Amino acid sequence: MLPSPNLGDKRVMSHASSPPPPVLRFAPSPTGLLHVGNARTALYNALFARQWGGTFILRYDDTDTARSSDTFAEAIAEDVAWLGLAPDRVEHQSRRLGRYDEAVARLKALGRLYPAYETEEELEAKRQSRRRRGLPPVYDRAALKLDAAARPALEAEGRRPHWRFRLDGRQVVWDDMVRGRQGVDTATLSDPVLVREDGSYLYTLTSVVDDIDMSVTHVVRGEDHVTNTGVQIEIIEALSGWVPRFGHHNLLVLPSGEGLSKRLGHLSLRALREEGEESLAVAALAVLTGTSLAVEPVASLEALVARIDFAKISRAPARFDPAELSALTAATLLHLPFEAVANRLAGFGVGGGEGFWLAVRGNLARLAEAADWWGVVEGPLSPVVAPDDAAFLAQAAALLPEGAWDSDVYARWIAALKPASGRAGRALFHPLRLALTGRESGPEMKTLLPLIGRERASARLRGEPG
Ligand SMILES: Nc1ncnc2c1ncn2[C@@H]1O[C@H](COP(=O)(O)OP(=O)(O)OP(=O)(O)O)[C@@H](O)[C@H]1O
Repeated sequence: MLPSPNLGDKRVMSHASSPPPPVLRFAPSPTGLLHVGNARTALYNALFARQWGGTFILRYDDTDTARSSDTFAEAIAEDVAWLGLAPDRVEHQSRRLGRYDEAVARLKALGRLYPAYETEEELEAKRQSRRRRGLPPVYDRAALKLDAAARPALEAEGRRPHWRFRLDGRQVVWDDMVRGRQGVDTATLSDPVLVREDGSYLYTLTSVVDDIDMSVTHVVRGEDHVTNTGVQIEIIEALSGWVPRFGHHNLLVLPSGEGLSKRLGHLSLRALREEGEESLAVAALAVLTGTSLAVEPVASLEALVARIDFAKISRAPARFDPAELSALTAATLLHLPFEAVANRLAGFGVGGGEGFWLAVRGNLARLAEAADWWGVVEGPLSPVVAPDDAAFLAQAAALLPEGAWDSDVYARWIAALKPASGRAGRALFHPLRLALTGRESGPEMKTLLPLIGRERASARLRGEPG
């Protein structure tokens, strides 16, 4: 059953007997290249939306102008497309400042936003003093006690206020789609700053305003946001009559256990793409690792859509192992139909159509290696002919079948060559492979031979480049 909103959007729910199509968003900050952990979040959101015929929004959390850049925003769009996700809608927070102004005015009118004047040094000194006294380092709300005369006096000193949201200080609970019932005691938290001294807005506010405006029904994100959710539910409830559902999935970490960071460029999608990993393998590993489901190759994103089930996500962080990814890339290639790779093969200058693809796909660690095998088929290559095998190979050339070179030409050839040469097993097959492909191993000869063709095969068996 579709996990429905906790309280429900009255606009949507009023006329709906079945749950409305869900609206989900992936909201990265364009401050670095997306990594596989970000991909996990993007995929869970996009594929859940697809599962339920909903909407997937790509939203750039780009209000931090000092750290955000258009270059990173473009890279994110490229990476999201590479994963095979097509957002139904794209939004930029930096273009929505008017909406945040309105929300701030509303919170001020509700008495939920108050100005505070402490500098970062003063706040740090307060935190240290509380720690020394064995108290949690939360903000003491001194600014709430300022009287009417104190604020102008502080401003006369040249201080500009930042604005804090006055938390209710209660147990905020929600039914998390991944973690079950969750509670955050906001009495243990500092009132969050929503507006900086310079008037810019913090993510805690902008994210909530957008989720309300865009009627987001399900907020799916990493468990790094659990505490944030306690705070954000309070803000959502202050601004709106309903709360979306939340789901916090476990985080992906490096094999060493170290966390991933966009800013530090860990396991970036771009680097994995440049290393030749398949996007479907990245998607499969990013979605399936750290769940109770088996990690296995898929031939399309649709196969992953069917597997999206938040209840199957584990609680512990999951290691993302690049070696496992490489193996999954090879296993994925083995499952890909020709249509899925035709354009990319053409881009590598590979011909041969479906027959060539089916012949080589089981022998590739990376798609680009198909071009090497195409070179083997097309030639010219220098055949490897051991002196002891030269006579046998000349005999083999003479026995190459006449007529159509179809799928059983190899079987017909071997059937004639085996009794004529008296050879069997490795002594029969190995010199043929070396002469025809110049390599010790590779795709089955029965699939390669028709592609190599009679003329080239004949030349190579005679030790001539072909
Ligand atoms: N290691 C991770 N595993 C899974 N999800 C993650 C991971 N890191 C971030 N996310 C999720 O990716 C989404 C986008 O996050 P965000 O843009 O803040 O990236 P970040 O990697 O946390 O950023 P930064 O390194 O810039 O602080 C969030 O929903 C966040 O929970």
